[in-house]
Amino acid sequence: MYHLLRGLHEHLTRKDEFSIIIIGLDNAGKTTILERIKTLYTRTPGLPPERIGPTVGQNMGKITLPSTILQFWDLGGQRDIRRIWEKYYDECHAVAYVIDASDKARLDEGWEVFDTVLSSPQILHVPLLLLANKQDVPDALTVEEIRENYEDWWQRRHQPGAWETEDQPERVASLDVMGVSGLDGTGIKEMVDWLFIRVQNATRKKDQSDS
Ligand SMILES: Nc1nc2c(ncn2[C@@H]2O[C@H](COP(=O)(O)OP(=O)(O)OP(=O)(O)O)[C@@H](O)[C@H]2O)c(=O)[nH]1
Ligand SMILES: [Mg+2]
Repeated sequence: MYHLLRGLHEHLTRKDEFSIIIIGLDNAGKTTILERIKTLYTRTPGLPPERIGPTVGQNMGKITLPSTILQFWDLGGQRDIRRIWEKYYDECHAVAYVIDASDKARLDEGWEVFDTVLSSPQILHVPLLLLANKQDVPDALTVEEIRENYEDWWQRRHQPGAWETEDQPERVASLDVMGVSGLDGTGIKEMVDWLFIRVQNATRKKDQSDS
């Protein structure tokens, strides 16, 4: 009887765990976003922005939501560190790609790297969210402007029909873009909600196709 009840209790309180990677160029604001998530969702506040330095390697933060644990992996964005990203692709359930919407000089570089991420086969069917960070900066590009800028870049960069995978055009057209500020917290809850819903939907779809 005890075992039965314990089994039932474990079943009812079981939490699914999902891993989400946060990637993007150096200085995009990934760690600031992660620390803001920690402050909003855990009892231990995240580091204040002035104590955050460039990430050499990775940072991890775990938050508990109803029946779900989200594990965020913030990966360093400096050029030489980017090659570690793909080691996380096989195990991740969602990808958040961060763009510094206030740094117009580095947008093209950000899209180059984003393009490589989009064409990685391991994450082709993984939920992907584009975050236009630093929305607190007065002349930062809005979500709409970021989307247009990416589409312009795409036209300039690619010949018509030169998609690297069949799913790529659909993926770009249906790309979700969200405006956030790791600094003042704007949009961070919406970001977490989006990821929470999308990882669960993706699991359900997978369960259905497995059965
Ligand atoms: N104004 C503003 N500044 C921000 C925001 N997010 C981050 N920053 C600043 O941008 C700089 C880089 O932030 P980080 O969070 O260290 O950037 P990162 O993407 O983790 O960089 P790497 O670890 O090198 O890949 C810091 O000076 C932050 O204070 C934001 O939302 N608004
Ligand atoms: Mg960092």
